[in-house]
Amino acid sequence: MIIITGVPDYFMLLCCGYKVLWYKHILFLLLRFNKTTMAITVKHADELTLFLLTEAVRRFEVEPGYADKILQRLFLEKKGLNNRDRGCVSEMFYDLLRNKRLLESGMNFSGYKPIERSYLLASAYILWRDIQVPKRLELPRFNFKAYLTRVASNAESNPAIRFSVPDWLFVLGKAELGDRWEKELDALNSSPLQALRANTLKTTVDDLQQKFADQGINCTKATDVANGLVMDRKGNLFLTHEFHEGLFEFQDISSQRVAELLDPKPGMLVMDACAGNGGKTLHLAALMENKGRLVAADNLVYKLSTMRRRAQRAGVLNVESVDAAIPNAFLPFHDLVDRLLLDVPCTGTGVWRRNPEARWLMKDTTLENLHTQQREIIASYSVMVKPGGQMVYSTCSILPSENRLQVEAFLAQNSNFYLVKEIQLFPSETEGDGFYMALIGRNA
Ligand SMILES: C[S@@+](CC[C@H](N)C(=O)[O-])C[C@H]1O[C@@H](n2cnc3c(N)ncnc32)[C@H](O)[C@@H]1O
Repeated sequence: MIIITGVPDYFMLLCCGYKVLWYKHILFLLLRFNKTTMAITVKHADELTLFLLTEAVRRFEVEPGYADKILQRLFLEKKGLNNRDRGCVSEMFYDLLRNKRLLESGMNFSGYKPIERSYLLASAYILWRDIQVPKRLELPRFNFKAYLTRVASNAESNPAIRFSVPDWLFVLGKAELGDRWEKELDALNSSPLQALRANTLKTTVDDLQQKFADQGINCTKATDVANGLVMDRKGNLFLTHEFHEGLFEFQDISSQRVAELLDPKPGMLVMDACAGNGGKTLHLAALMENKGRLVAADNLVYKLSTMRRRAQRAGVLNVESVDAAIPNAFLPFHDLVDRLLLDVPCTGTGVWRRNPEARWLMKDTTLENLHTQQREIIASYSVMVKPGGQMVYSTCSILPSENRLQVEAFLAQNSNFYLVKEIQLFPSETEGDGFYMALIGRNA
């Protein structure tokens, strides 16, 4: 049933002449540009933010990809946006992606062009969330009450629609987690907290909290980790002096527990074998107080460049990088590493709050490929742990097949290793992301 009965003039303007509209907005934005660093919880949207939301949705539909990259490119192209607009569009886009299937379930898009579909979806989202728009802004005229009834009834009859995930993924999670799956999906569909880690190479968590408080930015000390702060409200802290000086890193609270569990000491030889952009590498360096040798490896060297840039800002002096794709790159480290971190590639099911698009990017073959990668990584890198040394295997997944079952399989085949401690953090039970980490020791 087609429920849209009209397409407003503004929509035609979006399709045909949005550049004109855009230049008008640039002028408008230049006039009201301000330096506010804290963002908002969206209650109001205007022409510009609805236009940007529509465009972000369109780009995602045309070429599904990472939400942050889509927004980054969009914001780069549409110069002159202020933090409030960026924050507002980001929040709406992420929230829409979290509820995409549910929102679409009440609509019939047949006969509409991609840009029209995106506009309709963005408008339905605005109405569904009861976000206020200026009276002058015409949203599509459709029977919203009937739409909501359809959405509610679809949600009631199909939990995969209710939690906005593909059917196959709902079935997979149910098989792995049983009744817990729905509870976790519910938690994963909420908005994440903004957390950071005070960089103890340059400051203390108390000093950083005070510096923020002096600027009217309020945050609370995290309870489960030593140096975490949870912001009272989301904001663009990239613009702060403290960020430029490397006094903190954006890092989820659960993620901060990984390096703490590995517990590297100053002077040790420590390896972060799947370092990526270095989120946990920098934490390891801070725990090592810049003393000892820290080796960061990844098979994608561009990520290591980002890691090095971040390390410089954070005042990390003891990190060296290794291209994991080079054959025999790790031979010199066999049996020598005191502490090894294996933060392996995974489905990221624990971080769907932060990356809501992941559920739409996964394929039914993804999990199987990841299992193989995880098995190979743990088997090939564990040989570097020295006798008496320790390693942490971690994922940001909540699926046992990527976590406990991988560790059990490894231990069953390697009697010289033993499980010291295992932590599974579920999104429904923590203030941070869903994470798994196992501390594994090698016999002396
Ligand atoms: C979960 S991410 C790591 C995130 C990172 N530790 C952080 O905290 O930001 C997994 C990383 O493993 C890398 N990777 C995949 N296979 C690898 C391999 N065989 N050796 C080393 N790194 C690998 C991927 O490129 C990816 O950057």
